[in-house]
Amino acid sequence: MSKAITIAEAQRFDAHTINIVGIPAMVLMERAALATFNNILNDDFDITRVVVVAATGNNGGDGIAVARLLKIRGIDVAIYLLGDPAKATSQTTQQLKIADYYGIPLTTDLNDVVNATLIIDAIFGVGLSRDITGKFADAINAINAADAKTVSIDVPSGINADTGNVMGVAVVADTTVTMAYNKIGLLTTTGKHHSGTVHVADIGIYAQDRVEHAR
Ligand SMILES: NC(=O)C1=CN([C@@H]2O[C@H](COP(=O)(O)OP(=O)(O)OC[C@H]3O[C@@H](n4cnc5c(N)ncnc54)[C@H](O)[C@@H]3O)[C@@H](O)[C@H]2O)[C@H](O)CC1
Ligand SMILES: [K+]
Repeated sequence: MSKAITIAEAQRFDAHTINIVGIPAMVLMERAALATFNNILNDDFDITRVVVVAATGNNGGDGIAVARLLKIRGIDVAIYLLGDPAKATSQTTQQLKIADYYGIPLTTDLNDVVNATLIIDAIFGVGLSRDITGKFADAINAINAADAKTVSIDVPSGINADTGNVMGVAVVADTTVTMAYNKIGLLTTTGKHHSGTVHVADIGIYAQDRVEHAR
């Protein structure tokens, strides 16, 4: 079985890759998006109408970048944005700007989520820190009520990636594309139920430096 890591490890390995190795955070986000995009295209999903449900953390940024990759392929895609864009992380702010350049529509209508043929869940990843309420909970309930298949990015939103517990409400995904390593919470009974098929994507973040291989 492949290695699984905690939230703290995921955050530490990310920070090491960015700050010590020197790979820019935006490059990692683009690799996370490309990995998710390739998994979507290689699977058997109906991509007639795709909706990316994104919040303003970096998990949302991954999803907004996936929306752009789909749009460039001519796929009908919209973004349902949760949270205050003025508070988005710098990478997610940049992804929103790029999405705007490509004319990707933003929707505030949950019916668009319910009527999608494929939903990309980019609400929360390893940054989830409290129970989900309000509009975030409404969006997750709409995702779970939709007939569409759902692909979660990194972690099914609402699942605590350490414990596998549902933080109020959580997406039940068909597929989860998780970055760098699996997360320990996705191996619990509840975590497995919510993640569906898990694909681990190599985005250039490693637990140990691979300098010895590079010499
Ligand atoms: N860091 C990297 O280089 C990479 C990260 N990747 C992806 O980014 C996420 C982790 O991003 P982060 O910004 O740390 O956290 P989240 O996007 O998961 O969410 C944080 C955001 O949400 C707020 N929040 C937390 N809980 C709640 C709640 N219950 N209700 C409302 N809001 C909540 C919190 O305050 C923050 O503002 C990781 O999972 C990857 O998907 C890339 O993969 C590339 C590398
Ligand atoms: K997610």
